[in-house]
Amino acid sequence: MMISDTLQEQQTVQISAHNLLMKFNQNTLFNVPELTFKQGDVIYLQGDNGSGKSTLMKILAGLITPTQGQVISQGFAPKPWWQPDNLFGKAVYLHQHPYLFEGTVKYNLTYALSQLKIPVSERNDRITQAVNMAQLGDLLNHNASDLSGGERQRLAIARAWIIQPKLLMLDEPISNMDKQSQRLVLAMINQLKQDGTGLLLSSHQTCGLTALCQQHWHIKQRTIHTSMHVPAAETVHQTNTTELHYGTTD
Ligand SMILES: Nc1ncnc2c1ncn2[C@@H]1O[C@H](COP(=O)(O)OP(=O)(O)OP(=O)(O)O)[C@@H](O)[C@H]1O
Repeated sequence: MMISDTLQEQQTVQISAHNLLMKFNQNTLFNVPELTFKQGDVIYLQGDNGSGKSTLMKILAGLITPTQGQVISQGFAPKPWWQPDNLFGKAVYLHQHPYLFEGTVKYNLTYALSQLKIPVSERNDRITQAVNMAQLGDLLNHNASDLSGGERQRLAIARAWIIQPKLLMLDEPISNMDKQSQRLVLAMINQLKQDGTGLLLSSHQTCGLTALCQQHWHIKQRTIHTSMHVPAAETVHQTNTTELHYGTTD
């Protein structure tokens, strides 16, 4: 497998895969000729448990190498000469049980932004907005390791929103969450969509996420079927997208 990057600034960024084959121990997980994930896409990635959703996201994030095929990034700014310019870090992958830094919720939010060169006032505005959106205000001084699963996920998505990745992959972002946390996370995802972030959202079943998506990738029969038609949510509590916008989470 060869990973190469075509680096030209000011383009729409994208990650594309060609002739992708993924096997574990001789078992083919999926085999797909072409896939493209680009800025502005909002893709619902569906598949049964064990079909390979997380594996596909990790491949597109440069975290694992496929058995065969090429994964190519385009449009990203060139890295300085001393940093390896590979796929890693271009499309951000957020695990269902996200990694958080040791320290407080506030530290997790501010550390992400301290790595970016933006004015302090803008930095503070962004943190305030993220805290409000994720309703983390009462938890700012709590240790991140003490948070519940839903709170951790809210913090991880708020942190991702702060650093504004161009491509973001969220693995089962609302599973095992109560309705209030689901509503907050869906509102944050909707905000990322409004900001033009490319989103790849996995779920093994249709749910409130479906209402946000414009494309459908379905892993079945060891391939990935792509379509512009997104299946309607199965649940009776189908989420109305107008309720998802930041600020309407009561
Ligand atoms: N490193 C690995 N070595 C061997 N098998 C693996 C490895 N990683 C994943 N698998 C297997 O590949 C299959 C797909 O796993 P993956 O986590 O990508 O599925 P998924 O669609 O995300 O599942 P779920 O909906 O349950 O989260 C599973 O059968 C898993 O056991």
